[in-house]
Amino acid sequence: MTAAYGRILLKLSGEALMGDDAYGINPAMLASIVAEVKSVADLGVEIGVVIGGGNIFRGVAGTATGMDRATADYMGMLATVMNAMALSDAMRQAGLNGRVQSALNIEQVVEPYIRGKAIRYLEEGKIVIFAAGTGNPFFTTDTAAALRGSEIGAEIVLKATKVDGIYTADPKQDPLATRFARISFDEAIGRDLKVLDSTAFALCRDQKLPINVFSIFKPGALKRIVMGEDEGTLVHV
Ligand SMILES: Nc1ncnc2c1ncn2[C@@H]1O[C@H](COP(=O)(O)OP(=O)(O)O)[C@@H](O)[C@H]1O
Ligand SMILES: O=c1ccn([C@@H]2O[C@H](COP(=O)(O)OP(=O)(O)O)[C@@H](O)[C@H]2O)c(=O)[nH]1
Repeated sequence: MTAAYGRILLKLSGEALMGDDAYGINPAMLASIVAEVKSVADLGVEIGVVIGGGNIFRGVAGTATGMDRATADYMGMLATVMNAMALSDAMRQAGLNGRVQSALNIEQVVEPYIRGKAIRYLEEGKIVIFAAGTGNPFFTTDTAAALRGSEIGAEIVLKATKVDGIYTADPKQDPLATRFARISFDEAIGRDLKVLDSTAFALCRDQKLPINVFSIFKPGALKRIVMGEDEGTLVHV
């Protein structure tokens, strides 16, 4: 079995880590995500991961209480560092070699993001977890996934989320929404489909970096995409 991609960037939503809990990190969910990642790592695919923070803190939620947006966003970025550390530890327990690199310097805790070093780790078969998003407020971890994916020369960005693809409308709001198997960047941006933010879409489009949106709750979905099978929604140039 050979994989369709040699190097991928996996975006894991923070909320995926909650499982059925109301917030935080659910250990069983974390272990099942790591098992999915391992099934792909075992194929020899090089994996970069960008992890979200929405299970702990979301910048926009902070501003609802009157907090300054940039301050709230920095808190959101710190939340992603906690998730990254939990993920890397769960990888260690599963026998995988994970390395966390943070876009914000917290040297006593995790390594800083250094592109060349990240690429070296990938070549060595280590899984690099990119924490703290882009390091800038007013961005999201989806945009961080597009950015890091471009920087490391990933062949595809895989967005693992709560829905099993991109729909004509938010399927959580509209039960009649139908799923696209494939959609072009121009159409996804033109229809203002909210599953990814527009900055992330635009960056991937400019870099000709395809995106596949799939459900993190569907066992085997990640591996199927990596094997080149039809799963979720492929956003193409
Ligand atoms: N057109 C659409 N197709 C699919 N999902 C959509 C769409 N519009 C909005 N969504 C919503 O987007 C959510 C995923 O985006 P987001 O909340 O940013 O996830 P994540 O936390 O995984 O980054 C889905 O749970 C879904 O409810
Ligand atoms: O480059 C970034 C990435 C993230 N964030 C902040 O971190 C929070 C958590 O990230 P995100 O919402 O993307 O996580 P997810 O939806 O994947 O759980 C965001 O709400 C932002 O407040 C940010 O300011 N800049």
